Amino acid sequence: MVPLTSASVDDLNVDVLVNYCSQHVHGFPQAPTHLTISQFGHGQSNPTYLLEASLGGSSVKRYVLRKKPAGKLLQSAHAVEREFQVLNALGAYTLVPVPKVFCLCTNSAVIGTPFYIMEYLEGRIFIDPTLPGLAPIRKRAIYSATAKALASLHSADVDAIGLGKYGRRDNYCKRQVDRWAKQYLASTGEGKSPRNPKMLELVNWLQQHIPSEDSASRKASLVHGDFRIDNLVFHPIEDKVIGILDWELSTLGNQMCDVAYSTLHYLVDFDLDKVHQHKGIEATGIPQGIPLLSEYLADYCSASGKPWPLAEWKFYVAFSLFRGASIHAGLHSRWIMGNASGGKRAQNSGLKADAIIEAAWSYIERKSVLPQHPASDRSAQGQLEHFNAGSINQKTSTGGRFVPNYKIVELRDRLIQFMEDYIYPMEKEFYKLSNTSMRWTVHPEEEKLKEIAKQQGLWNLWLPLDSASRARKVLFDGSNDDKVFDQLLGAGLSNLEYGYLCEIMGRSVWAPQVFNCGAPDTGNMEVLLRYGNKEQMQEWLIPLLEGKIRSGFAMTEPQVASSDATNIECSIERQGDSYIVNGKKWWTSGAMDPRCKILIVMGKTDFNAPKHKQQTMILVDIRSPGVQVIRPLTVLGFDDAPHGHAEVYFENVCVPAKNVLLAEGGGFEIAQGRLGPGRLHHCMRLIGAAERSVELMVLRAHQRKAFGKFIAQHGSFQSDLAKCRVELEKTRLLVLEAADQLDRVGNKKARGILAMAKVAAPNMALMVIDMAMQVHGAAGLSGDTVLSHLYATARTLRIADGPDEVHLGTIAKLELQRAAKL
Ligand SMILES: Cc1cc2nc3c(=O)[nH]c(=O)nc-3n(C[C@H](O)[C@H](O)[C@H](O)COP(=O)(O)OP(=O)(O)OC[C@H]3O[C@@H](n4cnc5c(N)ncnc54)[C@H](O)[C@@H]3O)c2cc1C
Repeated sequence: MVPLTSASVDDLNVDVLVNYCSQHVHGFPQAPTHLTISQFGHGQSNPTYLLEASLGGSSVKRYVLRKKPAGKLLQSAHAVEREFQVLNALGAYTLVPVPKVFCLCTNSAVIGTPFYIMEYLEGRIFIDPTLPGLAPIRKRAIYSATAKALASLHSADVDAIGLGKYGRRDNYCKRQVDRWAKQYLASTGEGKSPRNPKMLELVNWLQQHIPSEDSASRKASLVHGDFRIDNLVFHPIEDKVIGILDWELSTLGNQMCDVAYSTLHYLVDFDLDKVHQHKGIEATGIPQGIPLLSEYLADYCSASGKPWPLAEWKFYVAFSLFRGASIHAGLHSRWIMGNASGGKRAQNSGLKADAIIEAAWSYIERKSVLPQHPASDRSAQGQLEHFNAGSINQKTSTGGRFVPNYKIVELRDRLIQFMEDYIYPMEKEFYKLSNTSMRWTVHPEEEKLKEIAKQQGLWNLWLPLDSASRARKVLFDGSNDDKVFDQLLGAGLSNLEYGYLCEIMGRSVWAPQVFNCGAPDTGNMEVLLRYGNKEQMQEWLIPLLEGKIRSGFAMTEPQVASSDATNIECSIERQGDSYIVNGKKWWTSGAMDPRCKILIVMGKTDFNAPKHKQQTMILVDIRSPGVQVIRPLTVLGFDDAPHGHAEVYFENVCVPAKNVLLAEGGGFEIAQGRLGPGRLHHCMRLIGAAERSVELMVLRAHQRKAFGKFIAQHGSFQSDLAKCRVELEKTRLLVLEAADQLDRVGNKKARGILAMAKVAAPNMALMVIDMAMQVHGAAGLSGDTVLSHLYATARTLRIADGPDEVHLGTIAKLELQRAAKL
């Protein structure tokens, strides 16, 4: 008799089993001295055992036995015969990673139920999908390998490998919805798990939204049915899948259900031990290294060659959640009736079922669930290359000089999603209000969007790390652990890092302020961060960082050429504890906004001091007596309500002396500090505006026919489009280079490249937007597209923040200086 050293096995006759294995399992020891049998603990509905047969000494052979549970079973459930069939076919004829199967025993006399024996895979199984303990690079690789493994099993040609009749192919979702709905009804109600009416509504919604492709049997193929990371065995060292396990629910059908099911942990936490935590990693925070759901999906689509499931994805996720809820309700009922296989933890599955139903509805109610297209530059491969290049904080990699790091890619994806969910759908509404008599009021939705942006961590992203640490130092002597304040201080990004994000915001004129990243507020906050004292920060910076108030910057004057700030005539005269401000300003952007509370005014405190020491900046409360907002100005007809560009007069405005920034005569110094990053932000946004224009241009060219063919087919269009792309890419590189230099060598040394970017970006954007308008014909000049507004904004930037000529002058001066040194 073979000694059995460990087993939780009720009905295994070990000697019979050993005898059977010796005959049917290739390589099984003929006369083992010991057999250790231990049951795997993690979630098998078909009991699964590790068999360790020793031959004496240290030699041990390992196998896995999987059997039906004992007792009376539902007819279609626990079909180990089907598991064996699919594993056998995949193992023999495909490269899909599955454990090798040795034998199927349908004779219940051997160990009491049918069973099969397969290879034991030496490797890693990750129970927790957040992959604790792994480095970000490894996490990324594990998810990438998961997507590839799923794609590989989906590519199996079932007809060629003998699985053509493994299940019905058509109407998979329809049948599954009916099946799990019946199951839910059967397992809920009086004396069972409570029935949730929202589940019945969910069934209804699903029945009405079954994708049309579901009825096409030719598209159906192998479906795993329970594809999750914890059903995969990974190589002990390498990040690749060596075995896909647990095929109990496999059949033929609609494969997108597998894909959606494998992403559910992004939305729901299924862990029955976490009684009050139901939120998935999208809400609780995606650990560094783990891709966004859309990235994982993009990896899958790219590996499987499947189209991006933009239109149907919501259904597949909702369906998978519904199925999960039904399974959990069943588990709960079995617990109530005293026969749950999950033990005591199953008592929590009723709560989980309700949480999953909630999650399904909130997913259904999302405006959009995927980006329009899978971004190929966000693919796992690209990111892995980047990780492999070294530290994930490095800005460059072998993939190219300007490749955003993972943190930025993740933030950028969130921003893109936000733009698609909230900004583009609201643009028309914002324009509508700005064309009514209520134009100088704020659209209530804008404030709501600001709150959402804050919650999503997309707030004050412009704020550079060094400025944030100065604020902490000044306000809290560097010892702050105020979490709320910390959340206001952005994401600790460099100018270069912000560049990738600011570009996305520039795609809509309405976007920047929603993220508290709009001009002139960012420049004004930067002034307060760099030059403000504690009191000034507390009074003005904090509400600005919170987005509760807005601000203006009043330098330009109608009567003098303000591109040369030494011309400024506004006087700031000291009288006791106050200053008296007198002057006329115009183009004070933001001053029309009802939320605007503070103006940074540039004027002269000493008309006799050296040329660049005469100017001072002072904080003026816009509500001070003597401040008169005269009128809004328009840019090519756009007044940018409710933000506006105002003409503002200051007549004997009395301002407390403590409102001076830095010191008397410090105005020029501050202006230089303020303008570097701010100018670059404009450039970054212009890249985004140009990108959007190209998109619109291409869309239009594909929709409209002239002289017998689509505009896109005309050679002149193609040539113009190509020129736009060339200019766009050149300019983006220049802007990124300028941002990088600003980070590395500072404002002063980077002034040449900053000037180049400031000249190049608006001119490029104007050329591209102009081309997009041309392709749209008359519509391009109308208010029916965003192009005319983007154009007006881009045109502004050949003048605002310094006209082209001034920047060209700077570039030429530096060039001549360089030449002189040669
Ligand atoms: C939409 C918009 C928003 C603005 N927002 C603000 C704001 O919030 N706060 C604020 O203070 N200002 C703002 N401005 C004003 C802007 O900064 C000024 O218009 C700009 O500095 C130029 O000053 P100016 O208009 O007085 O032009 P001028 O100084 O009169 O210059 C006119 C032209 O002279 C030529 N020129 C100037 N210098 C040179 C040179 N060195 N070499 C050769 N030619 C030269 C250029 O062609 C230039 O365009 C805004 C402007 C616009 C259009």
